[in-house]
Amino acid sequence: MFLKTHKTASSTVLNIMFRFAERYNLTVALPADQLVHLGYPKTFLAHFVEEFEAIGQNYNIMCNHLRFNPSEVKKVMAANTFYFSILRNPIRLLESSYVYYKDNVPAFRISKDVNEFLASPMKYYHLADYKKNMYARNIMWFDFGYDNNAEDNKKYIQAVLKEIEQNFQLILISDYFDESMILLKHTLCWDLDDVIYFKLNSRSQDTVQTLTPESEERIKVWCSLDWKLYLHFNQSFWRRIKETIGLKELEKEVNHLRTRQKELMETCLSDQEAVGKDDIKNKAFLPFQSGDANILGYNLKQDLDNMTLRTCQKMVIPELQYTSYLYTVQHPHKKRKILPLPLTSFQEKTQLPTPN
Ligand SMILES: Nc1ncnc2c1ncn2[C@@H]1O[C@H](COP(=O)(O)OS(=O)(=O)O)[C@@H](OP(=O)(O)O)[C@H]1O
Repeated sequence: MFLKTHKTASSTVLNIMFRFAERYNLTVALPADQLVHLGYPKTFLAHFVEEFEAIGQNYNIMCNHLRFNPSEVKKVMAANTFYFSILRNPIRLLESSYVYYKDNVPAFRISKDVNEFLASPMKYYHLADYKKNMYARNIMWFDFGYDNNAEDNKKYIQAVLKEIEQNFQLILISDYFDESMILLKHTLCWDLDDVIYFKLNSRSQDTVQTLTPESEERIKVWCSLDWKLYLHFNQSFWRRIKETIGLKELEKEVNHLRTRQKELMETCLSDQEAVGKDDIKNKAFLPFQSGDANILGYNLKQDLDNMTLRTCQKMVIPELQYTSYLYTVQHPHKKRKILPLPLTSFQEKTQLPTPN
């Protein structure tokens, strides 16, 4: 079970998990009916999962966005399930969140830019809007199921950190994504090819806002719950690496991963890198766009043989399209998901086999 936190490189991890599920014929607990997330931002309930009543605890993977709720998650996932998640430095995360949720989040809407917002967040952040404002403050704390407006109290924070450690076997750090993938691979006894990825859901550089040094400091206070969460698990991440893989072996494996990734990018991509939304030729691969962000995607080479094409398509399919595709594969008799995207049928546009 992967807890997909927001703006933490979690779409790249979801893509890894979905490809793993397909490779080994595993069953994924997918959002029910027309949902694209598992009920988020509502606290997770088992019936948010498609066919939970029939499939019960027999899912192998669950990794779409949800707000963690251990007792309900345990109804869906078997007792021996491996739980992991990913955190990101709250400074980088808040800037990313500001740009992406600029139009959706009341606290972000009226400020000119992220620095103006951070100069006096309480001017824009009203507790009455708490249901829509979670992206503006301690979003990771919220995703783990806790109160993102709670007081910063040492005892309370210690208790939450302890509970997260009890519920999750591994917490990755997106600021060290490749190192995280190697740690994941070791922990789960996976192959290197299982963790090869193309970076998904990234932004064009011109939609990244520059934080002033004052803003960076203010984020540590404004999002102090997330800041402490991050510091704690960043420390345990590196401790774990030193105690298991060792830094030398880690460096070697990270280099292998990067070499393999580069080879695959040369095989698959016509531009060798991610491109802006207007330059994505096949709109089936257009990622969901939001706020002021220009979310990048990929163009595949034209002359790929069928097998290579399939492999490359799966590397670049954005989250919503992949969720919808897997849903149709796993639940062929259900109505297909209608996505909030400018395309008709993902299967038609990509020539992926239409599942029976
Ligand atoms: N491999 C890798 N390494 C480092 N960073 C990565 C990686 N993959 C995605 N990203 C960055 O993660 C941000 C998107 O996060 P999510 O996919 O979790 O966003 S979402 O909540 O699902 O919308 C987004 O951050 P910003 O570009 O700052 O917005 C991505 O660039």
